[in-house]
Amino acid sequence: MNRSPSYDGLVFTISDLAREGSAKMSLMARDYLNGGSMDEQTSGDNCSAYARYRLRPRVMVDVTCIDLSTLCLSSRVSFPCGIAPAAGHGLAHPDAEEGTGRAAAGKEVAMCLSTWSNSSLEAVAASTAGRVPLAQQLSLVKDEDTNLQLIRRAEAAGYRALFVTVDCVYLGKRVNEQRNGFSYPGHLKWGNLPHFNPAGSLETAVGWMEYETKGGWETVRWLKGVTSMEVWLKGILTPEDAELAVEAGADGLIVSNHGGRQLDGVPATIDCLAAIVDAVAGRIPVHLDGGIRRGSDMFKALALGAQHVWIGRPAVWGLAYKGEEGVRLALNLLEEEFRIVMALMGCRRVGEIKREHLALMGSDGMYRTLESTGKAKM
Ligand SMILES: Cc1cc2nc3c(=O)[nH]c(=O)nc-3n(C[C@H](O)[C@H](O)[C@H](O)COP(=O)(O)O)c2cc1C
Ligand SMILES: CC(C)CC(=O)C(=O)O
Repeated sequence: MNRSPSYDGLVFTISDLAREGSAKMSLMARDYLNGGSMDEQTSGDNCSAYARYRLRPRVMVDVTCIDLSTLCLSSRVSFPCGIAPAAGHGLAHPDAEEGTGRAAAGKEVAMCLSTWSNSSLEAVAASTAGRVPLAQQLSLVKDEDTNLQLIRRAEAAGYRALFVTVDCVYLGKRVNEQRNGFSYPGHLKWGNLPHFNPAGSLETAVGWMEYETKGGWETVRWLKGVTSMEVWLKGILTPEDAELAVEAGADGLIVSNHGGRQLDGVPATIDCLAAIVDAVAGRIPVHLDGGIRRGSDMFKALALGAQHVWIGRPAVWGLAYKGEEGVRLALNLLEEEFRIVMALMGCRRVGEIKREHLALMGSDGMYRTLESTGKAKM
């Protein structure tokens, strides 16, 4: 049976939410939150790539009972879509990440908080009242004490995992931000880094960041040694790096290109996924973010082997549109669409979604199952 979200007459899809949420933001905030880097090839492809994969439904299956729930960070969540870390929710709404946290708790989905959030990690943990698994995104900054303090605070507040971002050693060239002279409004704070002042360009923030790239994969081993939280890597795009991440002891991977905001020209995340899943071969969980705008996009990512997906911009659009209620609307829309796709695909549980449920368009315009294109072995 379909369970419809309470439509408000204006927003029926995430694309409607993008339009309505964006209309509520200043040009500077909108361009920052919505934009990608350089020519925005990757941020556009992240979304359009899903259409290259088509669905192969199985019929005559009894789908009267469908269970969308799954595990994320060892906890049961209502459906396999969580909220990705995005800096500066305060640009979208005064409730900032606490509004997002309340919506995540209400919907029983996982949330990952950005290092560069406006609400503090403690306030976000309180907003979810321990009802959902939380991860803390970690941007390693120059100062080791700052990193350690953030890790200790996240542990104390009950966060389960660190999502260490590995694709942001330099800030991608974001032309909109340069054109608009983007800077954080003075009234917003970095909730997790109270001694840093957010006012100023993003380059200033990244200047503090200056990742410990010289540590390379040893950084993962170091983090594993200093925290009891799981250590996940966010921003893996190749099977080679996936293999190194497993060898270094990572507890999980997020196939991500930072929403196309970092290196423009990398493939859509959905196109990178199968090869990484095959390389990891079940040793650790693989998740995906980037361009998820429909329940069918979620289904396709799960069919290619992701166990769970994350949304960045759709949550921010929801927050800009109506605060907590808007984020809940974003999640309701995706949940409703995912349920319909599951039913029409003949899947009763998330575990029944398989690669055989997809076909890929070849250069001759014909659709073939993934095995016959070799895509699964990319
Ligand atoms: C406004 C904005 C800020 C972001 N800030 C961060 C961040 O602080 N740390 C991080 O690891 N990723 C950050 N991301 C990337 C997201 O975590 C995620 O990878 C991306 O948004 C997924 O793509 P989607 O927006 O198409 O869902 C940000 C994304 C956006 C849109
Ligand atoms: C402060 C920034 C580095 C946050 C970020 O990751 C982004 O804007 O994509």
